[in-house]
Amino acid sequence: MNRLLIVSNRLPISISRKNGDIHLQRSVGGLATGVGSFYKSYESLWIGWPGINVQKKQDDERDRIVDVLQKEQCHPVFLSPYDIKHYYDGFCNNTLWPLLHYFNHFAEYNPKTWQVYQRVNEKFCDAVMEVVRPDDIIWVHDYHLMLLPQMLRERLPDAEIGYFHHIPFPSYEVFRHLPWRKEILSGLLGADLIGFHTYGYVRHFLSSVRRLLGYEHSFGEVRTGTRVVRTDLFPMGIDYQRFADAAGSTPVQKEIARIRQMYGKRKIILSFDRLDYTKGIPLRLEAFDALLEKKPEYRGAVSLVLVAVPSRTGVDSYQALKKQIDELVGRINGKYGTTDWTPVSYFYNFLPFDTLVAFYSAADVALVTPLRDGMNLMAKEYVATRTDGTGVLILSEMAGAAEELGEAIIVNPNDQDAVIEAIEAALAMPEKEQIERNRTMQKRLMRYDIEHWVGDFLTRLGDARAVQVERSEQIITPDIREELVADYATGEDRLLLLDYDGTLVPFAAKPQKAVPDDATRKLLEALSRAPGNEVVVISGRDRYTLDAWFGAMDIGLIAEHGVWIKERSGEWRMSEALSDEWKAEIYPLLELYTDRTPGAFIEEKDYSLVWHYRRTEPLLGAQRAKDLKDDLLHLTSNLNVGVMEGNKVIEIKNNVVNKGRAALNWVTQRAWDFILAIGDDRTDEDLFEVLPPEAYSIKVGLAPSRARFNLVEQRDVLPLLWRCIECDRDGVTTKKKRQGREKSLIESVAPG
Ligand SMILES: O=P(O)(O)OC[C@H]1O[C@H](O[C@H]2O[C@H](CO)[C@@H](O)[C@H](O)[C@H]2O)[C@H](O)[C@@H](O)[C@@H]1O
Ligand SMILES: O=c1ccn([C@@H]2O[C@H](COP(=O)(O)OP(=O)(O)O)[C@@H](O)[C@H]2O)c(=O)[nH]1
Repeated sequence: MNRLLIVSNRLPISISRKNGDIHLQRSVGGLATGVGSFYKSYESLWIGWPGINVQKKQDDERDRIVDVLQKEQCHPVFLSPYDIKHYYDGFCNNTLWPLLHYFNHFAEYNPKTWQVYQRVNEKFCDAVMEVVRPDDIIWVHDYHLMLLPQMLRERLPDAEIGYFHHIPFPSYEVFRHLPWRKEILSGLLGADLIGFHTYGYVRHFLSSVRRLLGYEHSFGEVRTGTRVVRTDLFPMGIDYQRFADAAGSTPVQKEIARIRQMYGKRKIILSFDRLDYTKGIPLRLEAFDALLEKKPEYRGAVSLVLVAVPSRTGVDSYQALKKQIDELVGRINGKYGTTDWTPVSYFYNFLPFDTLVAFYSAADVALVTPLRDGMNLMAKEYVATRTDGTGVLILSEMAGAAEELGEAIIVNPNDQDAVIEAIEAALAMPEKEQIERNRTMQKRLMRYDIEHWVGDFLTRLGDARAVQVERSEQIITPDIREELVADYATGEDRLLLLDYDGTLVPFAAKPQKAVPDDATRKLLEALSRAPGNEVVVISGRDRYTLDAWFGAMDIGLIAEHGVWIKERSGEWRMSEALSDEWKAEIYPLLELYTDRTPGAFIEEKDYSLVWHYRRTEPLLGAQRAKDLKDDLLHLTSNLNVGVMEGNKVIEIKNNVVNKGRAALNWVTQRAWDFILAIGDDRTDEDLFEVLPPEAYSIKVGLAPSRARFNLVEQRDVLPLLWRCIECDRDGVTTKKKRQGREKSLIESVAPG
């Protein structure tokens, strides 16, 4: 495998100063511990913040840190106190973190922190550029770096870039609060693959992309117009064996014995998290308080071991939470505590690995009730350490982990009665049942462990890149473009079949707004005047509109997707004898759908009806279009009409006509020595199908097509056609053309 570059805000190793020397320690948090447990088994380099402030002037110290970290396969990004204040404490943890965890009332929208967030993302981008080698796989992690994938894409267009989002992605209704929501989404779409912990987060992300950026998706694949980006769920696993093995090790066993001795026969309920308002610690304490209040028999019989790990202490809301927890613990202990029993044993500390495993192993019950949590690895770690199968996990349904750990007691953390009931059920659960539940979860966690998770993500990332490459193989390269232009210039009988909407002009919210601008008119005039050219605009528009726009030009026209044909200086004629009687039967159904779908409208043409939904709420429009199609299929089963899906339209028209059949009227006229057809949607596929194999057929956009080539965007169409015109006028090509003609003349008269 190629080298892996991992990029995250925090390195798995944090640096601090101790007695004037540099001290290394493992970082806290699921990302650092989870990803941190595997990266050294790969040829990899981890780029991130080492957790220490080193002044720019302190070059020596910086160099020392770089050296020390290099041995750990890490590369530092130094952040100043200003960056930490506005980027980390500010935009990351005072805007994105609360908003994405549905704490939108905590979220601050400050243009200054947003500015610093952008700048720090650029700093990370520069750091990657310093070390990146060709063929490196780049894996960006988490909400601190949501702009980075696109920044990297701009500098490394062909790189394999993945992004994993470790925290929830909320519903569009929440995400839309963010003033910079579009920038954030566009930043992520620079990746080839975007991973989330749960299907819910994937759905929410896709829905925001569709609503805010207007990009459609199918089967988790987003088409941005220029790229295809895959999304998928990858529930993060843990280093299962490490936890299971540690539980049986001598130092941990000693530690377990010490803890058990401290609590005697009392049952231990473990509450263990980073001190974060998303973890629901105060509600948990209140539930414990209520349990002791309502059921005095538990007093003296259970102890709540509350471990809160210091986190983001520079952010006000975290400081306020610390105070609240201190007070709550004091209140409960004051209320029920006795000389030989403290209801809540409170530790405000980071625990080293062995102590952490000992606490998991010693606890009879783990009470994990976050209000929102991307995954929650600690719930999984608790289950992994229970090697004898005993122990009960109470898990909040709001944690990503709940989707995989269904055998735990699942609770709504806001429902105090349910939490109390869960605690009672856990304390009373027979050992046999505990073992059954844990064994099932253990099997699952053992299978999809951290190694599997990484392997799975990287394999899918490779696939996503391959799709990207495959789709871009048909994109017109500069060489093909020049070949096309040269063939145009040497051609004497040239047929140009050009679709209108989405090809010659971009889409507008209202179809009547998409009128041809000056540039399009000038181009069509220039093309139509060039000797040897036959230009045909092929459109789904009605003939009156096309006449108004192009009637005065010396070009052919096809209207209503092939119903009407007008040759140069000719009159409109129908391509086939058609009936429009069916319209009366279908119109009421379209009206019904229009009334129920704000923003939708009906367009009536001579021999077709179109239901437009571009201006509707995207999900509603797509759903209604699907339902309408089903209804139409029933209604039209004995009418000679077909239902066709275009770009945000459902079109009902006579079955016999299409753009391809109409275009044959020109294609078969003579032996053209150059044919060019350009179109962007489903209806143009019929056109591409009737062309001879040597014709240049071009699809605008990256969707799969029968066309030979793709142009990435609509705005690439006009420059390509202008280039043809210019080269035709240009002496060099004209000379080539003359030489070509002379050569064929010589060949035709030469004997033999
Ligand atoms: O780096 P910090 O600001 O100290 O915060 C610690 C980490 O917290 C978050 O962890 C998340 O990732 C876990 C693994 O995927 C997941 O289980 C948990 O639910 C998340 O909250 C954060 O996403 C990390 O970036 C932080 O490093
Ligand atoms: O004192 C501590 C507390 C936590 N952790 C680790 O920090 C991670 C916390 O991850 P989780 O997904 O549960 O939540 P996060 O803190 O990332 O939101 C887990 O792997 C723990 O093993 C640790 O090593 N020592």
